[in-house]
Amino acid sequence: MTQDEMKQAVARAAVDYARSGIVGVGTGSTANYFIDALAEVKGRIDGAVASSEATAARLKRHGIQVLDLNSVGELEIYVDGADEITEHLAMIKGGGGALTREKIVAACSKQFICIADESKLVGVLGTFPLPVEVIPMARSYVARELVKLGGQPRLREGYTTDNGNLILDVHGLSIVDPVSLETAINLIVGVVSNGLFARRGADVLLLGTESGVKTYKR
Ligand SMILES: O=C(CO)[C@H](O)[C@H](O)COP(=O)(O)O
Repeated sequence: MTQDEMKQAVARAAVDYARSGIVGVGTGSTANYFIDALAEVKGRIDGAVASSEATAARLKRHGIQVLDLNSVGELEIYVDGADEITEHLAMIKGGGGALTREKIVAACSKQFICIADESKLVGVLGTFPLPVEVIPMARSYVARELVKLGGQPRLREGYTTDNGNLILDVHGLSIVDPVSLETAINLIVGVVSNGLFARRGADVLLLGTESGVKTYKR
């Protein structure tokens, strides 16, 4: 089975969790497969909240109504991919740059359903560079502070987030205590958010493997 086939399999499995109401939808290639699968059952949901402009555009192309997060209450589920995830369901996200909106929609959802192919499952987070969204004028200061935390930040060249900010991708971190690091990075002035989803990790992981979809629960 190819990586794309595994992504499609977990995307289809996640649709079973979207039974009614408004669905929070993530960003990336796996989330895109979820949107395509969700479109087939769009009659049973009331719409979606998108974690990026790209996701909103894809939902709309499929005729799924996109709602403003401020006009809806708590969502039942949020479905999104990950760049790395542990068996404890802590994640690195933000490879697609949408980490802040992803974190906001996830925070507003009762259940975070992570969909990923097996290449994303790791023992320790940090091989994938950790994305940090930064207010532009704080870029150099935040980079210096991230070096003090043991990382090597690199500016994502030519990239601006949907919120008009920059991304520093932090290399060289071996993240043994993701909750503490997530908190420490958030405390740096000028950081909007970082791609560690540890304080609020996933509740369910649907992992695509050669032998089918495996389910992990918190
Ligand atoms: O966090 C993300 C975007 O900001 C994505 O969920 C993450 O990058 C995984 O992407 P893909 O499903 O394409 O592998």
